[in-house]
Amino acid sequence: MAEHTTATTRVSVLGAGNWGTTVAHLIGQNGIPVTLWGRNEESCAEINEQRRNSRYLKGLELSEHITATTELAKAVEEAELLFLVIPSQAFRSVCADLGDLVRPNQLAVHATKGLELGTGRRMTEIIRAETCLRQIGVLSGPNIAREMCAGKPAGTVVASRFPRVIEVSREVLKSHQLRVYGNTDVVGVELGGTLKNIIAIAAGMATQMELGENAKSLLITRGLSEIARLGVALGADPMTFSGLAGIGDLMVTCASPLSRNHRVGAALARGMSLKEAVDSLGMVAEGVKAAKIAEQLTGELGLRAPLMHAVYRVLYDGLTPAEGLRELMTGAVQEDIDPSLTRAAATKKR
Ligand SMILES: NC(=O)c1ccc[n+]([C@@H]2O[C@H](COP(=O)([O-])OP(=O)(O)OC[C@H]3O[C@@H](n4cnc5c(N)ncnc54)[C@H](O)[C@@H]3O)[C@@H](O)[C@H]2O)c1
Ligand SMILES: O=P(O)(O)OC[C@H](O)CO
Repeated sequence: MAEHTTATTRVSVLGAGNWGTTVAHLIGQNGIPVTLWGRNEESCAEINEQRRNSRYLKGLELSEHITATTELAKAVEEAELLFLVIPSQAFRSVCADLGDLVRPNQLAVHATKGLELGTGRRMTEIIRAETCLRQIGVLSGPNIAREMCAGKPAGTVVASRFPRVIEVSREVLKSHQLRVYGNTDVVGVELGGTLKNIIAIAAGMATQMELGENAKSLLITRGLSEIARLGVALGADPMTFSGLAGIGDLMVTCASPLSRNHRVGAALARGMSLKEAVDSLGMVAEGVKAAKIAEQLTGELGLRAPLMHAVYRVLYDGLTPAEGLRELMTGAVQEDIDPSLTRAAATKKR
């Protein structure tokens, strides 16, 4: 591949929802031409002609450097760097379509915060299984799309085993508005972004139930402990969860009413059914499926995860949020710092 400079890197973003559109906008704001692939003709025309994506980012103006298209081949063929921003349950089918279109020398970074239902696979595993792309990574962190598209400052993480993937992604994304940190722990960054969504659903319930800030802090801290315990059991570096893609992302999604997962939790605590809550949202809330996957994984691995289990029971087992809270407050109390995490951190240090 030719030597990259920011201005010459050819970038495409696949997925034109909240986050895909925002990622394209952030790159376009740097003066870099960027192709955005979406399925919806009308939405692509609106982006190209009016610089808006009113379904997902109402009232915000998009960069003039974005060209939206519904033709996947066109979006992929010229790109040196691809961002895949497709909801986790549709991710494999898009990767399968990419199979014949991509080349091994292209760089690919996904920004999806979920696991595949049924297989528990991470998105980097799906990219590897379905395509010839090998120089891959993940973009994750405390990144509420609407805030970032509106120009507010933020930090994010690109994780990859390939320094070039981190470097080129940072070059196209970084700006006075966005700090881009690197990490080599792909598993930890993928799992931090995925599992925090389950805890954010609980936080939405806590907000709606007016449980107060102490309860929110308890939730975030014990939630982080569960995320790290499951993450480490699946191969993550425990230290990753103290970074932006761990505690950073958990904090914003638990605090912000803009978080869709948070909103689903609040809707459930208002008495809506899960179907009503998801339908009224009209966007993806990855924690709904992630709770199911985490329930299965923690069961198989014999791990304690009472918070995630309570969210699962509220979503799928008919437990009310109030009953879930009662169960959590009366369950067995463990060590403040999980000894298995202390051991894992010490092993990594050696
Ligand atoms: N919105 C955020 O603030 C944010 C931030 C960071 C990460 N993420 C993650 O990014 C991913 C996408 O989230 P989003 O907010 O953009 O979702 P969204 O609900 O706003 O949009 C989803 C998009 O995916 C498209 N899509 C769905 N199925 C598809 C398919 N089979 N083929 C092609 N396109 C398909 C939809 O048409 C839509 O454009 C999620 O995993 C989410 O967790 C979101
Ligand atoms: O709106 P959510 O709940 O999908 O969260 C968006 C981002 O993941 C926050 O970092």
